[in-house]
Amino acid sequence: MQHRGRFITLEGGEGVGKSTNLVMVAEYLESCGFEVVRTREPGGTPRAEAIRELLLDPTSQEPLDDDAELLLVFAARAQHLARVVRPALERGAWVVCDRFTDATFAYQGGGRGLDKTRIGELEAFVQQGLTPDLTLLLDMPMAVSRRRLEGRLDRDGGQRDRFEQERGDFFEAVRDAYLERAAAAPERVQVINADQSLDAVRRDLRTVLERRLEAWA
Ligand SMILES: Nc1ncnc2c1ncn2[C@@H]1O[C@H](COP(=O)(O)OP(=O)(O)OP(=O)(O)O)[C@@H](O)[C@H]1O
Ligand SMILES: Cc1cn([C@H]2C[C@H](O)[C@@H](COP(=O)(O)O)O2)c(=O)[nH]c1=O
Repeated sequence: MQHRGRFITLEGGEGVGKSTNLVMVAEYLESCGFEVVRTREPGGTPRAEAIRELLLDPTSQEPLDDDAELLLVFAARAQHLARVVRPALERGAWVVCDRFTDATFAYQGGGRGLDKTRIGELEAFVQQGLTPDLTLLLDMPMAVSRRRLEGRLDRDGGQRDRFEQERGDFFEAVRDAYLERAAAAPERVQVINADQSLDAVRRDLRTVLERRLEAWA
């Protein structure tokens, strides 16, 4: 079904500033008069958040099989799309989502090395043609984003989740896969240099949003 709202996703590796900037993106769109639904993946509904717990839990002694991980990601996505994203878009709201299927291509495809054709098949099955209208990809060298993440973990006293415990080469592969996605869909995926001050990142995001709103008007 054709929807009336717009679907915007924020993407990037760990600690690049997605959550920080999602607030600004949502507030800017609200200031333009749109109803905005802020959400995230994996998660966004109680059951999808329960799947997120399974995916991120670093304490289980039982290793999670890579295919099981992929299917859990898409199970959470199916629930999130059915309960939150599609209803919002159909009533004309704008959905701003912290991560979506580009993350699956980056983490399960790039990081884990799973077959991207198979990921594309699951994408087609679960999404039935629904894709983001705009993706803001925050990109920066992995070493810098890791330092930011460590700063946040030190301040929050948080424990690294199952993905955050991965090694450097996993995150290099994630970044490469994200950039590959951007190169394949340059109109949808706008790459933002995240390795600059928060003010500069916000300025760049705002420029992209203003241009896109003009084009969609
Ligand atoms: N441009 C910036 N310059 C300096 N620090 C920043 C910048 N953007 C975000 N930060 C800080 O970096 C840390 C990580 O940011 P944030 O939590 O928004 O990243 P994230 O991409 O959502 O991380 P995750 O992938 O873990 O969800 C936070 O402490 C945040 O305050
Ligand atoms: C959507 C999605 C997410 N992931 C991973 C990426 C992150 O490490 C975690 C989510 O935590 P964050 O707070 O957003 O950083 O999940 C993934 O591997 N595949 C996906 O499709």
